[in-house]
Amino acid sequence: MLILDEVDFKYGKKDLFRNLNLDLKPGNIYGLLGKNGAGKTTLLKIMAGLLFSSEGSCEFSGMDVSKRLPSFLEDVFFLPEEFYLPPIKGSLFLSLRAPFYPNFDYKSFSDYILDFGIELEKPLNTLSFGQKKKFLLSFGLATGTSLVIMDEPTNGLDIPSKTILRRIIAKSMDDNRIILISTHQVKDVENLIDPIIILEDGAVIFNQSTYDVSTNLSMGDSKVLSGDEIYTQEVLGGYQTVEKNITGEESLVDLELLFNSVITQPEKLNSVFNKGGSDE
Ligand SMILES: Nc1ncnc2c1ncn2[C@@H]1O[C@H](COP(=O)(O)OP(=O)(O)OP(=O)(O)O)[C@@H](O)[C@H]1O
Repeated sequence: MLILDEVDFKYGKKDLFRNLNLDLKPGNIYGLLGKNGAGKTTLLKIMAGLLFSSEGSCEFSGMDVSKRLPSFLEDVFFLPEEFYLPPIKGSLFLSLRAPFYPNFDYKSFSDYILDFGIELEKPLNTLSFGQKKKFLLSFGLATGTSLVIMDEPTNGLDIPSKTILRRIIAKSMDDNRIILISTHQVKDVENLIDPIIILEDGAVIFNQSTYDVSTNLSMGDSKVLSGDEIYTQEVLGGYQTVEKNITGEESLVDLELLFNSVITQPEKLNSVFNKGGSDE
C-alpha cells in the first residue's frame, strides 16, 4: 500500500501540491495522466523517495519513503523519463545491480531481454535510446519489487516493442505489486492501466477504476447532439460524446476522450460517479 497523506510540495516558493491525498493498492497498474507541467514527474519522484514533501507523509508498506531505508530501496524500482546507463556490458550491469534486489527474477529478465531482442554482451552506451530503454524496462520489471514506477515507459519505443512491453508488464504483475505508469501516450496503455488517475495543477482531479468509468459513462460517436452530453468534441462528420451511462452496463472506454472531458469538465464529470469522484 502506498499512501500519500496531506502532502505539500513547493519548488522554491511556488506551491505545486497542497494537501495531496492518494492511496494506491497492490494488484493494480495505475495510470497517471495529466497535461504538461501538471506535476506527474514530481509526484513520481516523491513516491520513489527522490523528492521530499514539506508537509504530510508518503508511506509505502508502512515505511516513510523519504527516509530511504534499505528495506524500501530494495522494494522499489523507478524508471525515469531520462536516464543514464554506464559504458559496461548489459551482463555486467546485471551482475552488479541485480543483487540489490532480493527478489530479482533472472529467468524473467532473460525472457524479457529475448522478447525485446536486446544483446547483453554489447556495451550499454552503444545501444540506441529505445534499446537502452528496453534493457532498463526488462531490468525494472524483473527486480521483483512491490513498487514499480515508470515515467513515460513507451516513449522512444517502436510499435512492436510497445506491444511486447504491454505483454511483459501484464506478465510481471502480481497481487502484491503496484505498478504506476505516467504517460501522455494513452493509446499505448489503454487496455493495461486501471485505475486511472488524472492530475491537474498539482491536484488529483480524477481517480476511478476502468469498471466504474465504463459503467458510469458512455462514450461514442454521434452525428447530432441530444443535449444530454457531459462533454463533446467535434470530429470529421460529427462528434465524439461523453454521456452519463444510464444502462449501468459496461461500455467502451476511450481514454483520450475521457482525459479531455475530465480536464474540461472535472466537476460535472465527477458528479456522475456514485462514490463522489476524485480523492481531493
Ligand atoms: N527543478 C524544478 N525547479 C522548479 N520548478 C520545477 C522543477 N521541476 C519541475 N518544476 C515545475 O513544476 C511543475 C510540475 O513539473 P513536472 O515535471 O512534475 O510536471 P509533469 O506533469 O511531469 O510535466 P510533463 O508532462 O511536461 O513531463 C511545472 O510547472 C514545472 O515547471
